[in-house]
Amino acid sequence: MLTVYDCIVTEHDLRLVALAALVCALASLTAVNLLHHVLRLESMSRGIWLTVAAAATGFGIWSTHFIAMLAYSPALPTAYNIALTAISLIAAVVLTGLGFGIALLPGLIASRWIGGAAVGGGIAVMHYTGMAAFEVAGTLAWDPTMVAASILLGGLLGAAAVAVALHRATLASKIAGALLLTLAICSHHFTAMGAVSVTPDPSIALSSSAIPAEWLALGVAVVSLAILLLAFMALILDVRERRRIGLEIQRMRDLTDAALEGLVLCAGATIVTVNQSFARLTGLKVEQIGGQDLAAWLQDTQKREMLFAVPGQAVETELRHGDGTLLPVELIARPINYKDEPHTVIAVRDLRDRRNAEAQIRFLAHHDPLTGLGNRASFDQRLDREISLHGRSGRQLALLCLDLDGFKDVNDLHGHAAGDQLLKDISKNLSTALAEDQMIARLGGDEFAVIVPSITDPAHVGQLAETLLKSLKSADETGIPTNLVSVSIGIALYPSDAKDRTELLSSADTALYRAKTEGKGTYRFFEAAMGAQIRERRSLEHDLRSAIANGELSLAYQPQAQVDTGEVNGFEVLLRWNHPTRGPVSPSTFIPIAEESGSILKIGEWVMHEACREAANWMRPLAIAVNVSALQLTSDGFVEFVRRTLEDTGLPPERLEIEITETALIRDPNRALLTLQKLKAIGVNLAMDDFGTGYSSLSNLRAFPFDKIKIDRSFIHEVHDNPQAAAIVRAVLGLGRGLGLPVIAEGVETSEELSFLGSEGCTEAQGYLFGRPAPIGEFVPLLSNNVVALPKPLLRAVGD
Ligand SMILES: Nc1nc2c(ncn2[C@@H]2O[C@H](COP(=O)(O)O[C@H]3[C@@H](O)[C@H](n4cnc5c(=O)[nH]c(N)nc54)O[C@@H]3COP(=O)(O)O)[C@@H](O)[C@H]2O)c(=O)[nH]1
Repeated sequence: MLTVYDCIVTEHDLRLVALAALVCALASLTAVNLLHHVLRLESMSRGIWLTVAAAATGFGIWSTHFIAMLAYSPALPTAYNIALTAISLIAAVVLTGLGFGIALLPGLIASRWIGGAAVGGGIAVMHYTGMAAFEVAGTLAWDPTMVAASILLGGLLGAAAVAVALHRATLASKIAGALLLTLAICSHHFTAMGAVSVTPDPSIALSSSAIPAEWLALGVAVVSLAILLLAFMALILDVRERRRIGLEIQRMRDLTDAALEGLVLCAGATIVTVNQSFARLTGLKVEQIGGQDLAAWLQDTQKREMLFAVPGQAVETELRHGDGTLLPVELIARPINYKDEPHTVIAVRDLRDRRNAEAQIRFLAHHDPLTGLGNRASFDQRLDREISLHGRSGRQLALLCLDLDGFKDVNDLHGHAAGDQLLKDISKNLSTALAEDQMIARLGGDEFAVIVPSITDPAHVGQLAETLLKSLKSADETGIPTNLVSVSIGIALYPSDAKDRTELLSSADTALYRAKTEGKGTYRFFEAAMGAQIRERRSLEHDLRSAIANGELSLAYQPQAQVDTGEVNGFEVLLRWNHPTRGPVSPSTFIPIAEESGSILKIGEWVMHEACREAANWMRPLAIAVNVSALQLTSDGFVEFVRRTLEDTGLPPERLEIEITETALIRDPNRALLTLQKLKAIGVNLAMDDFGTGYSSLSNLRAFPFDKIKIDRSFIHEVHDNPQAAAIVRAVLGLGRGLGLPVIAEGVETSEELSFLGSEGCTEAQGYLFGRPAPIGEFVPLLSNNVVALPKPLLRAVGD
């Protein structure tokens, strides 16, 4: 060691030694950078850049050697053999190239160390060939130990230099590798120079072909310049590479930030970085999360272990949000190499939407999507459960079947959106009226059902039904008139009314049917007798559908006459049904069924058409009064149908009188008014039927464009027995006079009733006294001549 130190300090020009070390370091750094460039290349251009790297290193070793030789001053004349000097340069380039080639060989164990040792060998070959080129006026003596030490140093440090330089692509690794290579070259050189001693011998002459040391300086300068050029090239490559890596990292970051999934890069259990999506999931900024322990966000230790234990396997767990709440997430971990270090990247998928969708699907399986109430499936399940529980306990349960009355009209008149809103409001109000243990479900359309699981007294169920009926009255947030919709309720009890679910439903349904037919907006308990009645009703409903086609319907005509003269003004048309097996069925029985089932629309059209056709053929222009139900009045295209019928049959509009009950107006007053106004516009007359039985509202008489009032027959019967009935008849007649509307009394059966009406100023009447409803053939004389409908003596009695 001391010999080497002495050699450097005493035998060398230290400035040139420093220059040699600088050139050596520059060449080493260039070589390491170029080697890394080679590593990144495809095999095609690898050879070229490997040669450039070998040249940079070989030139560096050579220049270092010869600058150091210039620094060496044995105080004797020196020169250099041209051929050997050139060979030393070639040897340096070829052997370092060979060493680098070995170091980059894939699949060779310890290739970098072996390659590095070969580079060390190249340093030694260059040095000793260079020394062989050294001519001096003296003899050289070599210390074999120092020679061996120099070769060993060059080999070992060269191996370490290449291994360290190629270990990682980091700056530190590159600098460490370059320093070791510099050390390998310099330590080898100066140890080898320490091994040599020169004994002056004036007899030895320098060969004439040898290059003088000054010339060598020129050669060294040229080679050093080449190294500088290569270094500059390597620097450009390095800068470009760094920029490329920077861009690549930015692109990767942009890409990961664009990903919907959260991404977490971990070194062990420590978070290195995360993407924006993950930061969003935690509610923090990206830079706040880096450096933290993964356990801070994924608190379930077992799930964390599972995640790392099986890469690629999805693990569902919870992620802690910055505010402490837990989010359901799915994690998948994969090992990756980041900055030459093994890392783990964890993909984090937010499961909230999926969980919500799953919850939604579960909800929809058991609930009605519009109202949020239980659906039929959950209702059936609950009812079965309650029935099985009650079978054992012996207590009673109640089932209430609810059906909205007039809901179809809401949809028709106000649109389906309003219908939907109404259903939601009604559902809310019905639910609010129930106790916690009771269940309401929407079974479909406008049908609902309520289970009352435990009852001690059926009267309580009646009270509940009342509450439900009342709750509906507040369901008018949609702006739909409250009187347009009501609810009918059928109640059945288990086990008294049924032995199982199906029968219980059927019993409640039967009771519901009864509630609907007995006025709607009410409730009925199931009674055993109801079943037969309802079957009967359904059978009629069924037969009625084919009654027109089967020719079972016919029209009866009843005269309407002047009270004072008995002269016939016209006829009221009354429908008759001759059932093939039952015989004549009363209109009071089948008309409500036809209205309930909707078949009144077709039947009503048939009546109107037949009546107009018939009346159009009469010789005298008598009026024809046709009853029109509420459903017909509010049906689409009714006015157009009437206009077309008049046109088709040729009946002048003023001869047609349409009779409408007050209740038909009340269902939807606005629509009814519009229809009546249109009917009036085409010239049809309008009569308010059954006045006195319904609302008997003066405002209705004023609001709607009626031409006539018909006093209901129930008052006429009683005018002599019931002073109140007589007072009502008088009042209606007074009302008619006040409003300028003629009044017709119906159901006049006796001459006394007729006298009373005459004395009270009633001008027109209808009833058995004038003629029972009968086929038009029976009234032929009335149709052709100006014949009165009453015998003369009777009329005289009226006159008296
Ligand atoms: N929408 C339609 N409704 C119709 C049609 N045809 C009849 N009806 C309605 O059915 C109800 C019962 O009718 P009906 O059994 O025919 O009874 C009518 C007359 O027969 C009866 N009447 C007439 N005079 C007397 C009498 O002196 N005494 C007595 N006890 N009954 C008598 O009154 C009924 C006529 O009523 P009104 O229509 O109110 O004038 C009935 O409500 C009919 O409206 C139809 O085609 N469409």
